Amino acid sequence: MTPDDLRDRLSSIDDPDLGDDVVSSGLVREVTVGDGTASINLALGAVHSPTENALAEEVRSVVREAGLDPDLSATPERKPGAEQVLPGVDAVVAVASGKGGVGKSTVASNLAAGLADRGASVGLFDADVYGPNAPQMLGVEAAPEIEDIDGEKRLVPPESHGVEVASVGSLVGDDDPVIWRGPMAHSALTDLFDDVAWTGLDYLVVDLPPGTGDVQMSVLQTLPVTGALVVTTPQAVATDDTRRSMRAFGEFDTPVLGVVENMRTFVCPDCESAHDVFGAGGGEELADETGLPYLGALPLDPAVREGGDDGTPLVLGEGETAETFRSLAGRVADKVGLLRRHRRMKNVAGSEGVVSSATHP
Ligand SMILES: Nc1ncnc2c1ncn2[C@@H]1O[C@H](COP(=O)(O)OP(=O)(O)OP(=O)(O)O)[C@@H](O)[C@H]1O
Repeated sequence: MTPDDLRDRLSSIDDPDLGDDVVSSGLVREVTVGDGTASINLALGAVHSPTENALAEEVRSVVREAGLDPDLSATPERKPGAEQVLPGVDAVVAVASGKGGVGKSTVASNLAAGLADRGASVGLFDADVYGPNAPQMLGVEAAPEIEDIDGEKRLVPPESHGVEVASVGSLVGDDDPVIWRGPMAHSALTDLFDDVAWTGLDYLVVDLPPGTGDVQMSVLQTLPVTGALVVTTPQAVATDDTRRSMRAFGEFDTPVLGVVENMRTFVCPDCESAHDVFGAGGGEELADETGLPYLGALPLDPAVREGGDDGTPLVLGEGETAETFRSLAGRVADKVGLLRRHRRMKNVAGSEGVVSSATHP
């Protein structure tokens, strides 16, 4: 069995999202065969993405059918220059909203804990200068330790539920709101990003402040944001603001991974009847209208608020709502992976002069 024979066999596997097989789309990078083992490097984009795990499993079974032992490795197609800005951080997911109070920090903390629960190394940076409460939602009370690392003073973030957590709140205190304006905000945030010593992360979740102010712009300018997750509640006042804030992502070429509709349905615990307190479907319509993926609806459930107040995100708990948060974490990982596989496909097509037919994830 030569590497080319194996590539032929692997081309029977279709990427479920890109509309092409894994060889033509460039997902299969190097293939070497020796001593009964096939070593294959794949351009998989996201650790613990259910779709990519399934793809890797298909590759393994084709290799086994060919009478070889599979040895897979993965190198994602990253944004150019990303490694220089945040070394050791693989993907940055910014959680945004057009309006305050729609549950952005709740989604960010559950997403971070949910990804960690899937086995990923995860950090959460709370950049919400107006209400840095994501650490509390993750049960973090300790401030970061200052340690001397390679001759530099660095901030070592505390960990909770498997998530390393750093926050503008604990780092600068709440006594100087002026720095969060204009160029000051930019330099303060840039310094903070440089100072935090993450231990090597698969995902860094960034909780942005609501709206489109200086801090959001700085994050998009400074960090290699892989994609943004947009949280909205269903009613028109929220979706209108969300639509406006999405334009900002376009200006910084930041892909939007998808729209999440929070606080959609409340199921009465006494009579089990369902109520759409803030309306229904606004997030779905917004996604339809903008052509972005709709990542689903999260119910209005007191257990979500209790989890946030107790510092144990509901995603780690039991029940239907917890399951919805868990599958959201999987879908976000899937979107990160798809974005990178798509980038790989475009690069492969570009270098070979082939026109790609893939769509935005
Ligand atoms: N699906 C939900 N069901 C019940 N309560 C929720 C839900 N989502 C969020 N909450 C609660 O609503 C409140 C506001 O949520 P959160 O702080 O996450 O919003 P935010 O959009 O981050 O607000 P901010 O404007 O401070 O950035 C919190 O008390 C939270 O526990």
